[in-house]
Amino acid sequence: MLVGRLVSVPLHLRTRHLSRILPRVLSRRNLHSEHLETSTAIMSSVNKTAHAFDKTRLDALLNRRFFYAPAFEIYGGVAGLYDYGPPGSSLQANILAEWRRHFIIEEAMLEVDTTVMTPAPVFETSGHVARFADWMVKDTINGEVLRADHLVKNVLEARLTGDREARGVAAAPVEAAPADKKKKKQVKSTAVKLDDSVVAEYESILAQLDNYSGPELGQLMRTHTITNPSSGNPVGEPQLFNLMFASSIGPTGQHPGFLRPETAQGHFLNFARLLEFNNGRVPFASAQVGRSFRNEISPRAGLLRVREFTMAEIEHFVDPLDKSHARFNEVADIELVLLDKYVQAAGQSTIKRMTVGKAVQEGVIANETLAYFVARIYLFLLRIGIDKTRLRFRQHMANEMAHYATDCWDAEIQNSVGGWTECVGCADRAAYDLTVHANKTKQPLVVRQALKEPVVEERAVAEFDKKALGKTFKGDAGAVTGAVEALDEAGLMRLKGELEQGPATIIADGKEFTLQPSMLTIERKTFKTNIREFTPNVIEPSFGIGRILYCLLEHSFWSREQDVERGVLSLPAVVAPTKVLIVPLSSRAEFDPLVKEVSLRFRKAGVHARVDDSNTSIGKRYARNDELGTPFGVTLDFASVQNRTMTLRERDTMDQRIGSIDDVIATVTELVNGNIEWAEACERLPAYDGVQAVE
Ligand SMILES: Nc1ncnc2c1ncn2[C@@H]1O[C@H](COP(=O)(O)OP(=O)(O)OP(=O)(O)O)[C@@H](O)[C@H]1O
Repeated sequence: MLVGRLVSVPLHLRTRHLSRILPRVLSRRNLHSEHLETSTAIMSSVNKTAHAFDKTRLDALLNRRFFYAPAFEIYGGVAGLYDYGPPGSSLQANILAEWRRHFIIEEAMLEVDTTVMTPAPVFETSGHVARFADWMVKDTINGEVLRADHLVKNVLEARLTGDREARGVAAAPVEAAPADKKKKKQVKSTAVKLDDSVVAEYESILAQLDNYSGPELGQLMRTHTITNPSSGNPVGEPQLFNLMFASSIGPTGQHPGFLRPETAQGHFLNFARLLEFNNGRVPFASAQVGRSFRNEISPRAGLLRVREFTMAEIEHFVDPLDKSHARFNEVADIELVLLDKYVQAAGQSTIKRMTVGKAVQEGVIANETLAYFVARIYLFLLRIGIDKTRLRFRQHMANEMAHYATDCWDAEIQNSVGGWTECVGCADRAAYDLTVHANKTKQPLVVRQALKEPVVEERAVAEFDKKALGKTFKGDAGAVTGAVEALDEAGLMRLKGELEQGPATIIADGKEFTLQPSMLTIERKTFKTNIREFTPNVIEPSFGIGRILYCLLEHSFWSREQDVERGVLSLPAVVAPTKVLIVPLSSRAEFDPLVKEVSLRFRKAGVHARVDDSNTSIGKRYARNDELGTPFGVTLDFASVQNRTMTLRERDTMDQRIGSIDDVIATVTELVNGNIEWAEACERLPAYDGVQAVE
């Protein structure tokens, strides 16, 4: 779809709250106090919403504070591989902790931890060996490799930008990450006006880009004269490239394996054990956090497209005849921004705002369970700090979706690198995965449910003359009977009809076999059963943690001042790497016991606190921690030593309060645990005016 180019400024910066506290703060005297930041600084924080998002500044901050950096940098780096430093690792760990709380604990899911290295037959059965691939094209002269759909997207978007420039319509620029700038071959736009019909055609192509096959992408490139932007050379025909990293297990080289490209198969292969663990009942969900690997063709989008990343995946197993959800009413009134398949098919990107309840009622989202998870994903993303106005759910179009899936929605988060980017996929995968693994391994991956009333049913069954089959097919006899038994009712009746006419053929293990009428009989028989046996359907929410983390950093970033570099990451306390900064005003020995005590008490309360006892000014220490997203700071000064009082500073507003050490620790603990908001903290603790009362 047409990628949104609007660069917005964080809207969740508590400006509402700021306007309430500002007059009070500014009316105070004693603003010259050493550890009260200046009124100008406070004023500038009000102006923060006026500053446009500056990606270069954000990247400099992330690099300076070592949130993450290219892996193997001193060896020249490898595209698509990144290492996380201390704040990045903590931020990721906190996002995952909240994910575990929000999903695994609250939904009573069963957590698993399955292996990354996977034997090849698993991915042959799942379809990944044949189909987990992207289309790539090669520059016919210099051999450079490009991902075909990305090439079309970049070139057409650049032409549309050029058209807007020629028409004098401003579009906000989207900048590349500095780390990627030297590698990234940005497609330059030239101000050339296009015909209205061409603009409409480009927009329509972009709106359904995920929908094109390789040959169709090749045709698009020829029709629209798309060449390699960096060289101007023509590109060849799109070729499929499998994204899995191949390996081999053991020293013989005879057991091929792959690094998994998603964690899902590990859940499916353990289904029988998980079902037993859950007392044989569905619905239930398994959940897993782990690394996945994809050999992306040209990863040039920072954390958004990497070759090794952390995923958090849920497989919710549900009765195919009952996809209602027990907690649906809790989310039914949540309003979501939806971009459905009909709108996209029409080449538009008009959004719908709709409650989750209405979306199910009107058939926009296929069923309650899928919609429930879409809503829970939404709540999770808001809770960790994703900007609500830059989050939407896009439905997959029919061709984009795996053939077995019934419905699929992506949580897309807008950012300056990739526009609207899929960060979470949520699909109803029907019974595909369990069925293919059960067929391959002959292990029953089914639910057996006791029925209150026995059910009488008539169905076709095949009975074989095993001796005759063995004589004719020898070692293949098992595969032949298996292939017949795998036929559904209609297939069996068709085979019966064919055998009544003479010999019939059947495909087993990719080979064709001729069945003689004497080898088997197919009859309809009556069965009475007290057990219902079925393969559950799977609803799969699949989260890419790196993409979410990067978007969160963008949505949280702003600058307090234009000229001086004073970046702030307004990360919510729940995910902030450090929750409280402890700032002793002096390095004198008499401060030590108090600093130790406060630090220990925070840590005992489960609040991640760090002491900054460096020699720099208090302003600099706070500025450094604003960049790290630390939401609260407590200052210990001479009055603290005498009176056991402490000041508390809030990062976004720089508002300062004062209270006894006990009260401040208790208040911060509640703030960090999300039990109270800053406004409540302000009711508990009086504003600090720069003079500590000495009793
Ligand atoms: N190369 C990657 N780098 C970082 N995250 C990724 C990558 N590929 C997938 N993800 C994350 O894993 C999630 C689930 O994977 P899924 O297979 O649905 O992605 P996908 O449809 O292949 O993504 P895309 O079309 O962008 O390549 C995605 O929503 C995304 O957050």
